[in-house]
Amino acid sequence: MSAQQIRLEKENHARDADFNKALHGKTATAVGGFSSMLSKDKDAKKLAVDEYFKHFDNKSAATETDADREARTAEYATLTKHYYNLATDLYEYGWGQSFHFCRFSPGEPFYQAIARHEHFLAANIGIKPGMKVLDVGCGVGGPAREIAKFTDAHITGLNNNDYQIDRATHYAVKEGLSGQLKFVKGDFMQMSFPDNSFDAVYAIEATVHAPKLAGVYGEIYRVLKPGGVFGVYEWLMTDEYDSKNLEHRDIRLAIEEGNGISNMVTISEGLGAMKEVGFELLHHEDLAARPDALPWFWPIAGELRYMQSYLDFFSVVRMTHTARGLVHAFTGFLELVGLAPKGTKKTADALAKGADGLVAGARKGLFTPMYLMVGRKPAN
Ligand SMILES: CC(C)=CCC[C@@H](C)[C@H]1CC[C@H]2C3=C(CC[C@]12C)[C@@]1(C)CC[C@H](O)C[C@@H]1CC3
Repeated sequence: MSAQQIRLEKENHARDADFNKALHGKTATAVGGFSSMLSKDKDAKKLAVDEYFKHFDNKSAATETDADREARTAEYATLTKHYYNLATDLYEYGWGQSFHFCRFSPGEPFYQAIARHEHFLAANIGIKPGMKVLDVGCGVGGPAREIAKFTDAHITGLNNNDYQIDRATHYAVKEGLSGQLKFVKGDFMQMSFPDNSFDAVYAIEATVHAPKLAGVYGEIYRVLKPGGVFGVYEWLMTDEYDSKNLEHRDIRLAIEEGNGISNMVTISEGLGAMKEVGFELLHHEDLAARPDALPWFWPIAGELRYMQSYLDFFSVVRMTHTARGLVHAFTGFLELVGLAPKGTKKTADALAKGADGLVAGARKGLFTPMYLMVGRKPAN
């Protein structure tokens, strides 16, 4: 399938806005996190849960067919939209407002390391004051706010989830950054921006949600000005991944299910997609392969040996298997007594399974969440 042959999902912004209002109500401007999670509309939440998990329930790597994978990729936008309808509050509660991993230096505070990863990408693509920059798949705008402050550029965040757009807009107003930031709803496979409209484009662990990387990279190429640079931290299976190996496929499927991904591909395919759409590759590197003292996945591994200070105790403990069992039981109890909408436990379980897949993939050298690719659109 070439970039031109990708089937796009038909967009319906009015329908999405109505659903967003029904599911999230006024929680978009609330403090967020755990309490927001409990105040969703129960029927709308059930619909989101059913729509998301229909692609994964009763499926396994051993029995998965090409048709299952094609059904997922055909509904890539709905799948990712509902994943984030379910996971956004948990992410904010358990991780913060920058939905990505990063490298860590010994003793470095968590949020400092997250910001450093964002600055590193901004520096690699040469973002300068006043530039018009696009953030593809901007989440709730954590990276866009940090990069706007770091570079003085104007950033447009593109996102297909209305709740995340609302939260990103809310935070930008709160931080007095509305003049520098704008958030636009849309599918990154069919962007509404005219050709040649941005000086630079970046994507942080977001384009993995595409059904085909050449599709989203092709759109990025189109909206980038000639001579402009695109930088991405991509989630990819390494070239050690063997699709004939059941354990490898198990790991990939666990990552996909736990993270709203329809079809994750390998490093070679990622590089191929950049070249296919016309980018001149300036740099590419697996940052996870650098000899860091601490692995990128330590906050989700649940191992006390990775604690940097006593302040990390609760973050580490909550990812242990015992704590996950408690979360499972607690969310189940909240659902039973009607304090949490149905699907809260299922979502927490899927995230935990996804986290296990990420750690297993990393330990076996099969997966990276930070494959850095920097490409230039040739000047005319
Ligand atoms: C989905 C993509 C492409 C990117 C998101 C990367 C990370 C921000 C997430 C991947 C796994 C997530 C988990 C959590 C937060 C966000 C992630 C690290 C939790 C720690 C949130 C709190 C839950 O109780 C456990 C979650 C485990 C997975």
